[in-house]
Amino acid sequence: MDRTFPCLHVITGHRPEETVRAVVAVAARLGATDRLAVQVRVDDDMCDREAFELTSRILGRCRPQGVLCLVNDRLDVALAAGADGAHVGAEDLPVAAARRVLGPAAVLGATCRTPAAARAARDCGATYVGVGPAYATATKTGLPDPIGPDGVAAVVRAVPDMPVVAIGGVTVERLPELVGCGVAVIGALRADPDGAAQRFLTALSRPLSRIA
Ligand SMILES: Cc1ncc(COP(=O)(O)OP(=O)(O)O)c(N)n1
Ligand SMILES: Cc1ncsc1CCOP(=O)(O)O
Ligand SMILES: [Mg+2]
Repeated sequence: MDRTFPCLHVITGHRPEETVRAVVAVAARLGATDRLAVQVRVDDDMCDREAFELTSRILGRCRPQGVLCLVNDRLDVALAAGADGAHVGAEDLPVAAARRVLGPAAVLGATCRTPAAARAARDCGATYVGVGPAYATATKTGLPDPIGPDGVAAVVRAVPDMPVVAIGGVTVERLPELVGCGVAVIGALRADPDGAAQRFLTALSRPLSRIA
């Protein structure tokens, strides 16, 4: 990948299209589109057609502005819509298999909690790792205990050549504790996507590769 890796990953949740429209517009206004990635997290009850059409519309907002667009879990949808890549976790295709499906050029994220898991994901072809939950979160149930900023830092140290993205309960106020990594957020944008995106992008004012 020959672009600087984004440090703010906005994952879709509540009102996905309104949120994406707002955050892409904010990033464009701030001249920060290279700092933003959008990850489409399709609801489990959405059928394939709906997932494809939602992803295609979101990609249509991202691509003209040069905002990276990834799809959570659904490699088929990512490929069909022509997204930039996908993110996989423990219940999804293994990283090496996902890399085979997506091909060598796609961006591939993998969820990890430990330094060893991050090194393994890197060795299997992941582009970046999503690490967490960093803090407690109400957005997803059944998660293990939060690893905290120290747990995130341990992963950052383990894979110095790879972007790390902290996820789970991340807020603008917590950014100073999360050193050397980008962040992925769902809930922090829910109430005020425009204002929150502005605060995150301003705080994360350098691309990830230059923070790390
Ligand atoms: C950047 C980033 N990190 C972690 C996750 C979580 O993915 P996963 O563990 O597969 O859980 P679900 O989101 O699929 O419920 C992510 N999506 N993005
Ligand atoms: C999908 C996922 N995986 C680990 S934490 C999380 C949810 C993150 O959402 P929020 O930013 O609202 O805590
Ligand atoms: Mg998943």
